[in-house]
Amino acid sequence: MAAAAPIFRSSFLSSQPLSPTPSTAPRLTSYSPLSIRATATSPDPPAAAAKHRRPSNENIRDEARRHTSSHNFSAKYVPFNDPSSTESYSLDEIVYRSRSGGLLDVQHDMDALKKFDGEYWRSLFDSRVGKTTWPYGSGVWSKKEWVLPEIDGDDIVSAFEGNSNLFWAERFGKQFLGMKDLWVKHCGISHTGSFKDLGMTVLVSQVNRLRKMNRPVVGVGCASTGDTSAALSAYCASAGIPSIVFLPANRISMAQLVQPIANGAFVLSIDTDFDGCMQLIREVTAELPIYLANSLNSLRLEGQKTAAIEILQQFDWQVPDWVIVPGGNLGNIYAFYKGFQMCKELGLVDKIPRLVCAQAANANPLYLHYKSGWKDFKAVKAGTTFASAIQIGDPVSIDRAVYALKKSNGIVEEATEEELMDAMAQADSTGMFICPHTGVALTALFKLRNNGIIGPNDRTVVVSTAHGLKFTQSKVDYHSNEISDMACRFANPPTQVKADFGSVMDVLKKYLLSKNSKLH
Ligand SMILES: Cc1ncc(COP(=O)(O)O)c(C=O)c1O
Ligand SMILES: N[C@@H](CCOP(=O)(O)O)C(=O)O
Repeated sequence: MAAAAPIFRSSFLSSQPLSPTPSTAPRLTSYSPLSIRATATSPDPPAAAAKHRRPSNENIRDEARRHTSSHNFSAKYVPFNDPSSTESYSLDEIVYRSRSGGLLDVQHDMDALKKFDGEYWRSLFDSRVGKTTWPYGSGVWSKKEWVLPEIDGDDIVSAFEGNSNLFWAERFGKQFLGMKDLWVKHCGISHTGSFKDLGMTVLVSQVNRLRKMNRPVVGVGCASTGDTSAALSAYCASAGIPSIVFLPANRISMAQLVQPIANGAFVLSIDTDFDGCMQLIREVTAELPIYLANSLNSLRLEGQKTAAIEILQQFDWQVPDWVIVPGGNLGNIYAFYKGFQMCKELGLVDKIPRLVCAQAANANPLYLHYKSGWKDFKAVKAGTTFASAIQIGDPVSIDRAVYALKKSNGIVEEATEEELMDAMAQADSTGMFICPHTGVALTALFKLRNNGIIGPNDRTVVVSTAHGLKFTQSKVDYHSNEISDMACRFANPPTQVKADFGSVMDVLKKYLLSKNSKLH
């Protein structure tokens, strides 16, 4: 055992401020590097702690280089959900599909990871939260051994993404749903304002490595409804790698459009929908040395799965009952499943939550498939939806999503335009500022609460996938009552008032009276 164990050098560990305190010290086993850590990191007096500060002529990457660790963890591409297959590829190969044309999955050497018990992994991950140590200050790279174990820290491109807020939606839960334990995992509070950063740091880091290995990658490209393109262009710009984005013309928000433009991407605005752009980028990346950055590329999901691990970590490794995720191209629902399942398999938790995937009714191929009892899948022509980032009719990860939902006893729900916009307005009225996709997820929650499937005391997490500030036009339309065939029940339009004291007093008194009938 001892020979196979990873060796985190004691000098590195002693530079890590978070050592296990006696009360929380993990179980020490003969093979565990924590036995080194426990000795090497016993509380230092302040003067000794200062001794470990990095020299002023060194940056955090240099510092990490001095502290490299050796281990036996590895990962490779294998055909998705085909345990009998012997086909596999190194992550350093440029491959997106299996020989039969199916999806790929990143498979970790679970036997190597299992040499360490759940307590070890929990303590290791917990010890890295909130630090500025390269690259572990990132919520994604704090789980590096489970993400891209073999990449050199030098090749990593990171904005210290992840570690996103998981907050208690107290008033919304109580007022609208009669729930006590409702939480929102706000993946939109992130570098480029969506969960895509989690996957993109991994993909662009691997591209950085490939380019250093002189692999033929001139640029990185994606089709996008606005968030993947924002993340891709930001991470590529940070690494000095050209990025190319295919956007469906007039179908993404202005805030999303300006992101890749500002980051110097080559932006193609194409007169088709997302599915058309996706088809084109697949054809183009088969011909040109452009690396494909959509979630068809399973590397992305390795980063995105860390949001699930983070949820467990934030609940101190207690498992919520439900996790609700809005779905479009359907990579994320599988990423969540994979993160939860790895935590179970490696002994960090003993079960996984039930997953709910929520779709816009105007772009609902997964919902229709679910309702048909998972009979043959049919792509749809996606209609316009305020949840524009999930306006997708032919999701590339349909097989992954079905797998995740079946394995998690999951449910698929849908939201009409009116439902999702009302849910968004209701959430905003309790102090949130969510995106319409999160409105789709909240609609699913309303429906599952109303039919009693989700109980009042069920611990439930709604995944908020993007920042509301990217989608202000939809809120402006709603609150201006400017949406045809929509009652906009929760609209809160501004009151026009003349610039004189009397008029202002009149409207204010009327308002205050409506809020407090005791004021006469
Ligand atoms: C804001 C937002 N929410 C949800 C999704 C859906 O994620 P997925 O495509 O992985 O299903 C996307 C992208 O598709 C998105 O940009
Ligand atoms: N919402 C996505 C759609 C593409 O999804 P991906 O995860 O396959 O890149 C976007 O923002 O482009």
